Amino acid sequence: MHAFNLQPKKLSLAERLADMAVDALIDEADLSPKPALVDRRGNGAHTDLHLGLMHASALSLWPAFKEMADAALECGEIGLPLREALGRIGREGEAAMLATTDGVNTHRGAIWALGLLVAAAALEPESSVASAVTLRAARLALLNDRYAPKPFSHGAQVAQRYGVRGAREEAQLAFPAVTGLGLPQLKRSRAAGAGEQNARLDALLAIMTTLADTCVLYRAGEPGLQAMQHGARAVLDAGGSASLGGRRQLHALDQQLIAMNASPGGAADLLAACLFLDRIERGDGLFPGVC
Ligand SMILES: CC(C)(COP(=O)(O)OP(=O)(O)OC[C@H]1O[C@@H](n2cnc3c(N)ncnc32)[C@H](O[C@H]2O[C@H](COP(=O)(O)OP(=O)(O)OP(=O)(O)O)[C@@H](O)[C@H]2O)[C@@H]1O)[C@@H](O)C(=O)NCCC(=O)NCCS
Ligand SMILES: Nc1ncnc2[nH]cnc12
Repeated sequence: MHAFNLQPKKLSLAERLADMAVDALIDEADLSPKPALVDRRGNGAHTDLHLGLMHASALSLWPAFKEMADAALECGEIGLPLREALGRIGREGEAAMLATTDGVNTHRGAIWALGLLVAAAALEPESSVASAVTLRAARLALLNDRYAPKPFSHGAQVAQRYGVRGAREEAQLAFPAVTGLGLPQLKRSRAAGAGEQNARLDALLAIMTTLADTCVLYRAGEPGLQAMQHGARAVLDAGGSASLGGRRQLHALDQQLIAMNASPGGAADLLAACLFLDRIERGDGLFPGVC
């Protein structure tokens, strides 16, 4: 007889997916040096955020992600019942996040993106190629949740003012910034020999080259968005974050965005989505040990 049971606990699929979503959020937060975002070095352009808060926020979302995956498994198909269950769980997740952070918005966009992707992955775990998962997520995002409050959010305000796509449309289009830019760049940089942290930084920068990040637009208008997109392009054109030239450009971009108060929080969320999809696609633990 043993004092402790040393057998690893068998995790359900929903628990594995929730683990992977939280891991992706923590990996995103820890990745350094990210331009004007919270990372291991500091708070970037933020006065109300820090790394500990990002970690606490990520961990507070585990029950919501698990519940979203369970809802997908229970419903078994894309339709209004699942969409509305996800909306309810997402709003509860936001409430848990705000209770943890004392009212600071750390991961609103990430709950939306990762919530849809977790549910989409749970619906068909054997179909885990990123393009298939994002397409299922898009079909969910296109359904109209009758209980969603009418948005007067920062994102809705700037999307209307500047005529850009926000977080909702990014999901409805099957996450083009992730599948068309972030993930391919992640793979290219790895293949070119960049270390994992630099490959992830390059993926973030690739997302930043074209994203209409509504956080940046709200905080710094069109000049902020242009600085973000052009600066990210300049880092990649100089050889990416693994090169000396790229690092110099990255440092300049960090300084410039901080001076403009232009935090690319939407791009950070989409990097987390990219890391989640990368893990799913590589089959990192979606099936082993699942009961
Ligand atoms: C559909 C929703 C995502 C709501 O979207 P909407 O655009 O109406 O609302 P926002 O409140 O602005 O939230 C969108 C967040 O998405 C991120 N984001 C921004 N641009 C994009 C983009 N182009 N593509 C994808 N994602 C994008 C961004 O989130 C990050 O930034 C936040 C921090 O920003 P910060 O400036 O510090 O904070 P603010 O609160 O804006 O201002 P201050 O603090 O300065 O005062 C941080 O959250 C990051 O995550 C945008 O903030 C969706 O939320 C929704 O409908 N939810 C309802 C529930 C639901 O249906 N859930 C479904 C579950 S799957
Ligand atoms: N690392 C980060 N810094 C600031 N805002 C964020 N939103 C999501 N991740 C973020």
